[in-house]
This record gives sequence, structure tokens and C-alpha cells, in this order.
Amino acid sequence: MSLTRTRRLRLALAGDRAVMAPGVVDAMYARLVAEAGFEAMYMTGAGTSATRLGYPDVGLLTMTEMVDNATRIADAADLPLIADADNGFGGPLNVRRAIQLYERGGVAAVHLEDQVLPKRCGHLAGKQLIPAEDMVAKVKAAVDARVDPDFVVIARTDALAVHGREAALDRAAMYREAGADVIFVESPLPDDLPHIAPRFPGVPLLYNMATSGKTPFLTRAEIEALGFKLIIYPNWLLLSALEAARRTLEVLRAEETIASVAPGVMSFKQFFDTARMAEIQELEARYGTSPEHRTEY
Ligand SMILES: C[C@](O)(C(=O)O)[C@H](CC(=O)O)C(=O)O
Repeated sequence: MSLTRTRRLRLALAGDRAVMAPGVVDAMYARLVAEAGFEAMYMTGAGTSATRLGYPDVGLLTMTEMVDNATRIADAADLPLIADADNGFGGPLNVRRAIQLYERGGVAAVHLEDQVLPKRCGHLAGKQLIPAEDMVAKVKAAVDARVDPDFVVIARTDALAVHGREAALDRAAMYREAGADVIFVESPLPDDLPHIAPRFPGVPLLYNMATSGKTPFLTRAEIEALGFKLIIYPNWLLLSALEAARRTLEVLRAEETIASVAPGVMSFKQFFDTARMAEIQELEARYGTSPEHRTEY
């Protein structure tokens, strides 16, 4: 029997290399990440907010909207999914319910942060935090709520940008003590990076390769050398696709034909192949769809 996704993530986190988790916002991106041969994927809350609402990451999505998105992503590819769970959508009881739903939805790990409600993207200014003790209670609630002991609870602190490095590391240490499996110090600047791992010997640390550019765009090997074990790439796929879509629209507006764009986009066949056409065809054959009615290109 194959290993559960949570076990696979645990084993990967215990390995020598840092786990690379490209950010996805829906099932198709999950398919792409799996096809590209990555061992994990990440559901970005910022990207989910943008694609679902057309609004920035300022805490407008509800818990059930986030869980719904995560569940569809988890259904689409057999990879451990690390999901953004914002600030847990309330107090410890809200965290408890959120963890239950994410876990039932097939998610392997979530990150919870110590921002007030409503939260905002960790790379934006003006963040406000809850008291560290309140976050400790949320971390405890998250750890208690999981059924599968391999489900990974990641505690994120947004304190660095608000109260400075030492306060952030102190908070992170409290969250680790409360049971967090992985520590996520949000938006470190280049000078901060060498100071994080020495405070947490043996603790898996998350590196957020956000598109803001505040945290530097290092290589996997450079990040490993700094002592990090999990790298998320939140919005890179979405921003690549959006930029390509913007260019397509410019061309269409200018040329009033799609002809010059056509050679550069994913082919019709590749699109459906990535969307698991082969599985559909096999199911049709198995369940007796007559040959003339089977889905074919
Ligand atoms: C990790 C993050 O929470 C996300 O939603 O993906 C964001 C990333 C981003 O906005 O680029 C964050 O707050 O860092």
C-alpha cells in the first residue's frame, strides 16, 4: 500500500534536501505541479483570494471557501498539499474546526499565523498581531484537533515586520513549545536569514519565496545552507499565467485575431491531457460506454 500524503510529507521533511512546494490556486495548477515531478504543492491564500474574489489578500475569504479550494486541489493530484489557513479564522475553537475540515479535505499540512482578524498578506505594511499567548492557544488547538498524527501544523509569526527579529524568534519559540511541527518566520530580509536556524536546532523551518522580493530569491541549495527544510513558492505560477493572459489580451485587442497568439499557448490536446483525459477514457471503457460515444480527440 502506498504511503499516506501526510507520511510522505513527514519523510520528505526528515530528508536531506529542502522540500519545494510550488504554489497553486486550483486543480489545473495542481495537475501541472504533479506532471512537473515536484513532491509537494502549496495552496496560497493570496492567490486564492485573487482568483476567487479578484481582491487582495486581506482576509475576505471565509474558512469554508478556503477549505473548499484546498479540497479541490487535494482531489486533483496525489501530492502532499500544504495549505494556507490564515489566522485560523477566529479563536482556538475556530482553529479546531478549521483543522478538522482541512484534514478531512485531504490536506497534509496547514500554516496558521498570529495576525489579528482580518489578516493581510505578510508582505504588506500595517500588520497587527494578537498576543503571543493567544496564538499559543491556537497552536495547541490545532495540534489537538488533528486525527492523523502525521498531519503537519506549521506556526507562522508575522512579528518580524512589526516588532523586530528578536520578538519574532521569541514568538516562534513559544509556538514550537506549544507543539508546532514547522516554524515559519514571515518576510525575513536578507540580514535576518542567518539568525533563524541557529535558534531552532533540528526544527523544520519554512522559507516563503514570496513574489514581493523582500525575502531574497535564493536557490534551493542556498536556502538549505541557511537551515530551511520547506520552500513555498506562493504566486509564481499564477503571476506567470496572468502576465501571459494580459499579453494575449493586448494582442487580441490590437490585431483582432488570435492567430499570432495560437502557437504560443498550451495545445488543446495538452490541456485535456493535463486534465486527466486518459483516466476519463479508461473509465468510459470500464463502464461500457459504446466505442462510438467514447471521448476522443
Ligand atoms: C504565503 C502567503 O500567505 C500566501 O497567501 O501565499 C502570502 C504570499 C504572498 O502574498 O506573496 C504571504 O502573506 O506571504
